[in-house]
Amino acid sequence: MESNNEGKEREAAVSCIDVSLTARKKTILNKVSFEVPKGTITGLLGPNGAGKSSLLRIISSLATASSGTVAIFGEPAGEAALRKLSLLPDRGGLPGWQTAAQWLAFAKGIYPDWDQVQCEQLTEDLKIASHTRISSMSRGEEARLQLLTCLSRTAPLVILDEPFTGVDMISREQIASTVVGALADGTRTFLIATHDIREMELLFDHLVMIGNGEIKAARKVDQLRQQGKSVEAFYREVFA
Ligand SMILES: Nc1ncnc2c1ncn2[C@@H]1O[C@H](COP(=O)(O)OP(=O)(O)OP(=O)(O)O)[C@@H](O)[C@H]1O
Repeated sequence: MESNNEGKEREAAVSCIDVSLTARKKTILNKVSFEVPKGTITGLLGPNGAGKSSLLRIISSLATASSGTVAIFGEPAGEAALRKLSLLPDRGGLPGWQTAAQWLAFAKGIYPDWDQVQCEQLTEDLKIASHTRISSMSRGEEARLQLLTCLSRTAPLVILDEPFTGVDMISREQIASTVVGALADGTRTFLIATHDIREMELLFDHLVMIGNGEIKAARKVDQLRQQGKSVEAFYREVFA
């Protein structure tokens, strides 16, 4: 019994084994294997077209791999695992005809793990204009609302696909440090695909590098720092 519990403690939040994806005869992911350790903020980094969004869609069960397996907290990905993860997709359509407040009231109704206190706090932190219609928001404002929706849930795994698209530089830094930092107390796991390495550098504690649909490297950030390397320097080393 005790050893089972110990096993659960060590369980990865996400585990991918030999995940491949082929679409229209093109190999998008080629035998991708990696783990996202529980309680970490893991960065999924790689150039445009590397396969990050495709991989996150498979992990989130929005797409099916051609072969390979994905486990979420030790259970096969799929419908049952959906309640354990909160996803911010790369191209998400929020209902443009609603105001932010109307959308958030709707989201509260559909997500059983909605945390209204957190939602109200984040509405303030992310400076969401509750009475603005979504269709009249700027790209950055809509991105903040999407982030708010995702982070107002208490799911133990948060998957963010390019959360800062369209968000200005100062706001990116503020959001990265205050919001994600405050929520990442080690009880939740974050898997974040982003090109904003500088803003996220201090938050990441684990990295997975993907290029051309293949895993190029996986490292603990502590390990890099001990070698005197920044995340940015390591990224250049892998991809330049
Ligand atoms: N349904 C599809 N059919 C064919 N090719 C696809 C399909 N979906 C994605 N691709 C291709 O797969 C590759 C990986 O795309 P993906 O969006 O996963 O990359 P990414 O790493 O998220 O890129 P970016 O950083 O630009 O967002 C790209 O070359 C893309 O054109």
